[in-house]
Amino acid sequence: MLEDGKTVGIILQKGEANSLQAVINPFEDITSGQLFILKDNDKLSLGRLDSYEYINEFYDEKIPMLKSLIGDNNSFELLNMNTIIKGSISIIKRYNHNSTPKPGSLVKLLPEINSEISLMEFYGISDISGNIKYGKFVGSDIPLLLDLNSITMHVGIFGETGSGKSYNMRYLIYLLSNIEIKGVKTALPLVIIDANGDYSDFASINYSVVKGGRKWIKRFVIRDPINDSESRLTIDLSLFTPKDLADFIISLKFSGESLNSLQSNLLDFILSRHDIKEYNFLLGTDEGIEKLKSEFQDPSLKEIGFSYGTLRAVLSALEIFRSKMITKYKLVSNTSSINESVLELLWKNKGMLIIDFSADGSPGVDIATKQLIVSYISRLILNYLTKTKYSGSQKLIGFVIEEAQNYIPSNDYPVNASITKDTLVTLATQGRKFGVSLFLVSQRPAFVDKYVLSMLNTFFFHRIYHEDLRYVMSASGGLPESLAKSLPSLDVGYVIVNGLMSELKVPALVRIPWDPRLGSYAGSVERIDRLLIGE
Ligand SMILES: Nc1ncnc2c1ncn2[C@@H]1O[C@H](COP(=O)(O)OP(=O)(O)OP(=O)(O)O)[C@@H](O)[C@H]1O
Repeated sequence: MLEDGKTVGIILQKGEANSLQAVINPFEDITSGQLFILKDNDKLSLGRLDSYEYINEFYDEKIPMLKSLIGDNNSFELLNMNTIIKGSISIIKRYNHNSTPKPGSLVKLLPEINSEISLMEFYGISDISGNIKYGKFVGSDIPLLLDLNSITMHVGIFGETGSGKSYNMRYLIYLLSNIEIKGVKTALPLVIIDANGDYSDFASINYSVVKGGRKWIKRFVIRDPINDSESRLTIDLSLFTPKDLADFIISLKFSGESLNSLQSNLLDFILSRHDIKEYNFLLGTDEGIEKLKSEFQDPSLKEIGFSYGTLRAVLSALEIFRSKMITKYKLVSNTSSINESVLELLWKNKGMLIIDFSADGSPGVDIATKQLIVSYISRLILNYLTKTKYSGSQKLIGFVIEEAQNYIPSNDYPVNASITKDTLVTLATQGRKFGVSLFLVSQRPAFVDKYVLSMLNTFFFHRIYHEDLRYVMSASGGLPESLAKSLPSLDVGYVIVNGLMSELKVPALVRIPWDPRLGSYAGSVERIDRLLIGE
C-alpha cells in the first residue's frame, strides 16, 4: 500500500546518520521539503527531500553499481538520461525496521490514500479520532494530521504581510469549527481578536462555513451596532487592580507610549481607597468621574508629597479617559457584554466570539484601549477556566490574537504593553493546566516576547522576513537547513508546520487548499491587473 506510489528515483549513496543521496527523474516536478517513500526490498521508510540540483552527463556505465541496475527497465531509463536530479534526502520515519535504505533502493512518490486505515498506516498510528486533517503534503494528496490533544501547548502563525496568515487562520477556524469525533460534530470554542475584520463574515454571510459544530457566534464592535450580527463591546473594570487602571489612565494621555510614574502613583493611591467593585461606577460614569475628581481636593495629598502639578496632570488624564472610554466608546459597564456567563455560553455551544478591532468595527480606537480590552478578556478567560477547573470540570477555549506583537511585545518593539503582557504570559504558562490554547498571529515574530515565543509548541511558518529567521529557528527548536532556507521565499498557500500538534513529528511543507468561501474577507487583496480592467 505505502509502496504503491510511482518510482521516481534511486538511492545512490548512504551518507551520515539519516542522510541519503539519490538520483531523481528530471521530469518530475519536485520541491525541497517534499516527502517520498523509500523502498529497500520490503523495508519502507519515509524521506524528506532536503535539497536537489540538476546534473548533466551523469550517466557512465562503467560505474559498477549502475551496471548492476541496468538490468531493471525503470532504473535503466532513469540512469540513461543526460540530465538527472541529484537530491539529498533525510529519513524521517522507518516503518517497523531500524535500517537505512541501501544504494539501489527506490525513491517513490507518496501513494494515494483513500481510507483511514491507510492514513493510519502512513503515520504509523492506531487511532486518528483526536486528529484533524490539515492541508496536503506538497506533491501528494495526503493530509497532515494535527493532534487536537496538543492544542493547549499553544500555536504560533507567523509570516510577512501578504504571506497568507489570515487565510490560514480562516482555514484553521474552518477546521476547528467542523470537528467530527466518533461521529459527533463539535468545535473548539474560540475567542478571536480580529485586527483587520478578517473573520467578521463568519458571524454573518459566511456563517455556514463555521456552523458545523458550533451553535453560537457573536461579533463585538466598539460603536453603535448596526445590525443583529453585531453587539457593543463593554468591559468590567473590577477585574483590574488599581495600579493597572492608574497606569492605563495615565498612559492613555500619552497615547499609551510612556508613563509618568508619579501621576500613576497618585491615581493608584486614590483608587486603592475604593473597593474594586466601585470601579465601574467611578471610571465608567460621569458622576463617578466627578466623585473621583472631588477626592483630589483632599489636602492630605499635598502633605504626603504629591505636588499641585501632579494633581492637575492626573485630573486632565481622567478627563481624557472620560472623553474616550465613557463618551466616545461607552466601554465600561457593570454588566459587561463579555462576562463569565458569556464564556459559559461559548463553552456550551462550542461558540465563537469575534472582537472586531478593524477600522469598521472599532473606528478610531487606539492601541492602548485595544490592549485594555485584550487584557480584560485574558483575565476573564483565565478566571473562568481556573474556577471551572477547581470546581472539578475541565473546559477549553482557543484564544486567537492577531498582531500579537502589540500585546506581548519583545523588548525591541516600541510598544508599552504592561497591561496585557503579564496576563498573557500567565495564560501561556498556565494554559495547558486550565485549558487555554493561544493562537498567536504575527508578521514579525522577532517583535513577540521571547519568553512567550518559547511557550508555543506548534508553528505555522509562512514566508518570513530574513531578519525573523533567527527568531523562528530558536523558537521552533530549529528547522532543517533546507526548509529554513526556503522560508524567505515561500509562495502564498504553502506553510511549514512544525511542533507537537503535527502527527508527522518533524517539520513538513504543506499546501493549504484554496476555498473561495474562505478567500473573501476584508484583508484579502484582489489582483491589481484584474482590478484595473474592472474584471
Ligand atoms: N492558500 C492560498 N491559496 C491561494 N491564495 C491564497 C492562499 N492563502 C492566501 N491567499 C491569498 O493571498 C493574499 C494574502 O493572504 P493573507 O491576507 O492571508 O495574508 P496575510 O499574511 O494575512 O497578510 P497581512 O499580514 O497583511 O494581513 C490574499 O489575497 C489571499 O486571498
